Amino acid sequence: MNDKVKDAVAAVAGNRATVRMEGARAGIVLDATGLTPTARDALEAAVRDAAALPGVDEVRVVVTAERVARQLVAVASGKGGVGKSTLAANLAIALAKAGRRVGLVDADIYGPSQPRLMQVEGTRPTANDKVLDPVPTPYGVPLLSMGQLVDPGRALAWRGPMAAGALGQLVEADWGATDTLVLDLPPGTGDVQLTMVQKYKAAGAVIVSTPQDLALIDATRAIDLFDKAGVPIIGLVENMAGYVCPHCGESSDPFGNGGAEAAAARLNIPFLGRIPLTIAIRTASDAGEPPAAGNGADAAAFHAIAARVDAWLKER
Ligand SMILES: Nc1ncnc2c1ncn2[C@@H]1O[C@H](COP(=O)(O)OP(=O)(O)OP(=O)(O)O)[C@@H](O)[C@H]1O
Repeated sequence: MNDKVKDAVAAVAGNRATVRMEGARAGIVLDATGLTPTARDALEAAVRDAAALPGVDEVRVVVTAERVARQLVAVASGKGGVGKSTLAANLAIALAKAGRRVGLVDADIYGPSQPRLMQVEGTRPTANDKVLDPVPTPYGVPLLSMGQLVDPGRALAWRGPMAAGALGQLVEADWGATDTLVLDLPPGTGDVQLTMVQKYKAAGAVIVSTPQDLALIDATRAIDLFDKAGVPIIGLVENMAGYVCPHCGESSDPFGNGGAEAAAARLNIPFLGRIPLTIAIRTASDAGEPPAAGNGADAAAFHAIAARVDAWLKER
């Protein structure tokens, strides 16, 4: 009897279940770590059914779950248009390829672009007891975006507490087994960013900047914001660094060269790497095919940055 019940339960729950028989009573401990509430309920029901073999009078199931230790990585920039969302999407995908269970939160209330970047434009998340279910994407990184909650153009009108409340729903959604949450913050260093950073205690922040001086001054302000909130800076990424000609492959530096790396050294923060300015990155992004998901020439730059972020997170 003992073995029959064990086999039947193992057939539906694998090594998540431990069975103990006491006479005709089956006591089952079920490890639901990382499952969504729906999956957990379904598994519990399946285990009950499986154990209820002839000769078993009673089935008791105790469901346990370890808390998933989740690290939140904020991606920020001092001003808009520097490629923060592009970096966040590709970083999330590259971290997932490196073996992490990654989710992506698009908190950019001014221009939520992740649904397009991650090829899930027009999707809406479902909710369970008011807790949102992240939307799967073709890249193995589930997503929740402000753009999925409000109509295009409306997001801009959200300010202060209203935005903070809505953003909270995204971070506190049912992220299940996700161990790494990449947070694409709104550009700049205003109230909304400060609230997010303080409330959700990111493990660290990645700052994105272009090589221009002005962008770097803005980036310095973003670094200050995290410093004041006690969030460590993982490092600085230089985006649009050098233009790579699609015809001859030659690289030129319309905005100068090495500015971000020098600034990182001056500010005493790690330099995580540079992403070139290429037409391929823009067209792939617009088409919802982030370069990091493929093996093209630009993928390597994103993977190198992700490897540094991954190493930094592991050391914490
Ligand atoms: N390295 C790059 N090479 C070419 N185009 C890029 C690169 N990085 C970003 N872009 C393009 O620049 C534009 C702005 O990028 P993105 O939306 O990622 O910036 P952002 O900083 O998130 O802007 P926002 O302030 O709107 O949130 C997009 O069209 C994107 O495809």
